[in-house]
Amino acid sequence: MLPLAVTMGEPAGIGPDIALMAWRDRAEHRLPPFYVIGDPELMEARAARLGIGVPVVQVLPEETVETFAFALPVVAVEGAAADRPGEPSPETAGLVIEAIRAGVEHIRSHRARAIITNPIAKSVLAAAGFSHPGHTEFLGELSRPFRVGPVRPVMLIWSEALAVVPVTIHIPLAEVAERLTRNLIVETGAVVAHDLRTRFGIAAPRLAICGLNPHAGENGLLGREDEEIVAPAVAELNRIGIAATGPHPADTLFHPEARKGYDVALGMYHDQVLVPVKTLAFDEGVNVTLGLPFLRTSPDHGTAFSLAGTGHARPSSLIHSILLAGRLTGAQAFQTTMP
Ligand SMILES: NC(=O)C1=CN([C@@H]2O[C@H](COP(=O)(O)OP(=O)(O)OC[C@H]3O[C@@H](n4cnc5c(N)ncnc54)[C@H](O)[C@@H]3O)[C@@H](O)[C@H]2O)C=CC1
Ligand SMILES: NCC(=O)COP(=O)(O)O
Repeated sequence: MLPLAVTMGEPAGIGPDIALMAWRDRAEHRLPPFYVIGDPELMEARAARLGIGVPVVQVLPEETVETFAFALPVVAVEGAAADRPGEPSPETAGLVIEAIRAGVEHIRSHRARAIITNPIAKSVLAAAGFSHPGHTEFLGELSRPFRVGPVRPVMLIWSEALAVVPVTIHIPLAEVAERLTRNLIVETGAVVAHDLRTRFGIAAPRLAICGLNPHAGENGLLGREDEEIVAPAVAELNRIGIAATGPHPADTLFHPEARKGYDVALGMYHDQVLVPVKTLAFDEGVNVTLGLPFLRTSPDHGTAFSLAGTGHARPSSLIHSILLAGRLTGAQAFQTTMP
């Protein structure tokens, strides 16, 4: 049985805490076997700080499944981090990045079935010279060794209540209008429709496309992008056989009645769609990167520095990320007689 690879994430954040808690709660949630990639000493120190009785064992990737029964398996990568919750440092950037790289390599070499990433602090990595604004973009680059041709990584935040995709992702709001194009919307919509069919088993996915402007532009009175960019993109998506509607005014797309009309809402910028999904499903939301030759999931939240090492972080979104990665890759729940 191939395990799931979970990266440790930002060492000063809650990633180590929630990974330990997820292992502690593995039987209750029937989690498939997983292991952490990161610094075993940091994981051990955080477990001791939290006092939650989670044994940590450093292992090789081949030894993770058998270890999962009695301890949290941790595969080491180059680099180390002191246990300083809430005090991030660019000095640990190499370790954080290496863990992501190793997780993808473990999938490529058939040692892991999918990668689940714990949160990184984007500005801390940027201060160390990391050129990607987030995992989503970095994972696109890490897809190259899979030799699958061009990759367009797309961010999906998935929950039972609502699934959303931001068409532009990690860019300043001031740049959204100039970087929004008909092709970007069409290519994103095509990746979404393809992966909802192939990964999520939704035979004919229904896409609702938000307008960019208030009232979707109000016939040009409140901005021209909806008529000139979004509406032609919706027409093109329909022409290529994808059930897309819009541009919809975003302010009325997320109430319960409206949500029955689509499988996923595409927003034109990050907060347009992440605000509603995190409001409705903060503890259940899972970030899934579509368009990759492998599966990546992640909690929908960030590093929550003020909670790191306190025991107050909730592992719920990580647990949903592990369960969804397992479900989408056909993993079996771990069979255990342990409490
Ligand atoms: N996938 C990733 O790597 C992500 C990374 N981030 C990074 O996280 C850092 C902090 O971002 P923020 O905007 O402050 O968002 P955040 O999600 O870390 O925190 C927002 C609020 O939610 C609370 N919170 C978050 N996760 C929680 C949990 N598991 N249990 C209980 N409460 C929780 C925090 O205490 C805070 O009040 C930034 O550097 C950002 O780049 C943010 C989102 C995703
Ligand atoms: N707000 C979600 C987010 O920024 C996650 O980014 P990524 O690291 O998954 O690309």
